[in-house]
Amino acid sequence: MVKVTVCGAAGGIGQPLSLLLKLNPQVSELSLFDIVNAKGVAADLSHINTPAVVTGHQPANKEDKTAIVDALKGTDLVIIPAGVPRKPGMTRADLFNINASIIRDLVANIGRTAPNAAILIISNPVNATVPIAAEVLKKLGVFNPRKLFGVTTLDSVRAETFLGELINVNPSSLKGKISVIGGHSGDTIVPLVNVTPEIASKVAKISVADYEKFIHRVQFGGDEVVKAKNGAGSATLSMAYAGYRFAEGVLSSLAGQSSSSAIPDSSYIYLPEIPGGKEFSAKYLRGVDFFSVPVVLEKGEIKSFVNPFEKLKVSKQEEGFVQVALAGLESSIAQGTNFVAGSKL
Ligand SMILES: NC(=O)C1=CN([C@@H]2O[C@H](COP(=O)(O)OP(=O)(O)OC[C@H]3O[C@@H](n4cnc5c(N)ncnc54)[C@H](O)[C@@H]3O)[C@@H](O)[C@H]2O)C=CC1
Ligand SMILES: O=C([O-])CC(=O)C(=O)O
Repeated sequence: MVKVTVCGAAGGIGQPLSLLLKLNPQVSELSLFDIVNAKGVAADLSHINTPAVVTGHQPANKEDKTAIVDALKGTDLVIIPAGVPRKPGMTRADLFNINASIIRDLVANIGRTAPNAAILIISNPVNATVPIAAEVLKKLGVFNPRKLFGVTTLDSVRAETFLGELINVNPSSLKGKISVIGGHSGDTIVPLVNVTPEIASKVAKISVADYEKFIHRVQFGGDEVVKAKNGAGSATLSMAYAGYRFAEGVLSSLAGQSSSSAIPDSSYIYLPEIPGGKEFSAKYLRGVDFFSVPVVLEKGEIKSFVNPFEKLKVSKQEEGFVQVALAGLESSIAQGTNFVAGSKL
């Protein structure tokens, strides 16, 4: 019996993500929360002939606190794609003003109603919204760093797709053979492509210009979609796929299965309280606390992480990318942490 709650379930990501979750046989209850149309989406999905029972929860007005509590009660996994997406000309950081308080309030509700749930945060700017979630849970005295995940899987999905095109291999075969670490925006995103000898030998044959284009495309892939949608939002379908891929890993780990990939998917996590995380951060990350690294899951939580610098053959150039990423992450983390320090929960 697994209950999954999607907060922001009626949105561009929320709807296709909920569809994919409805198809997962492990899910016994799919609880959909949104401030609009959650009941409509739930009614629609409930006609699909899979076992998951779908419930829709939508506050009747701004004062109504029962809908969110009903949505979260007894849940094992909460996935959050709630908030506003970018329009052309905006950076993810520009979303902070609106999305920070949405994440703060949703996570406070999770901390009070479902403190043992695993939490997957999709809402941008992920580099700051995950620190917000951690601070809120700390303030409430229920923070379990093994169960808080910033969803950066879309960066891996893009890296696999774009590198597959470049070295002419089926992109699906690249899952678990390359890795993306760092954060989730622009130059905080660091693709690692020399992890396996087989792929590294193919990468060695591409030109410097093509490699640089590839890195830029993974780092700024989100902009491509924002531009193409021309005011109608950002990536939703590829994000729903990516979010589902990560959620499926969490669900299978709850069922006792381990990842079949050589390198598991990365997630943006709080390192200091994960075994070896504090030392890793001090040695390689100038003490930065949040960073996306491949995570090994067990029973719905982080069992351990893969140290890319020891296990994934990070090139000198990639080490340089990490140094650039750290500067961006430091300021986003501080912004998220300070926001909660100055907030009343
Ligand atoms: N982590 C990642 O890789 C990615 C993250 N995103 C982010 O995901 C977020 C959502 O994007 P879209 O689905 O395209 O946006 P959208 O606007 O289509 O959907 C957002 C949904 O959140 C709901 N919402 C707003 N406030 C809420 C609250 N307090 N509680 C519950 N629901 C609430 C809205 O009613 C709407 O249905 C954005 O912040 C976007 O930047 C988007 C793509 C990739
Ligand atoms: O670019 C955006 O704003 C949405 C996003 O995070 C992505 O597509 O990676």
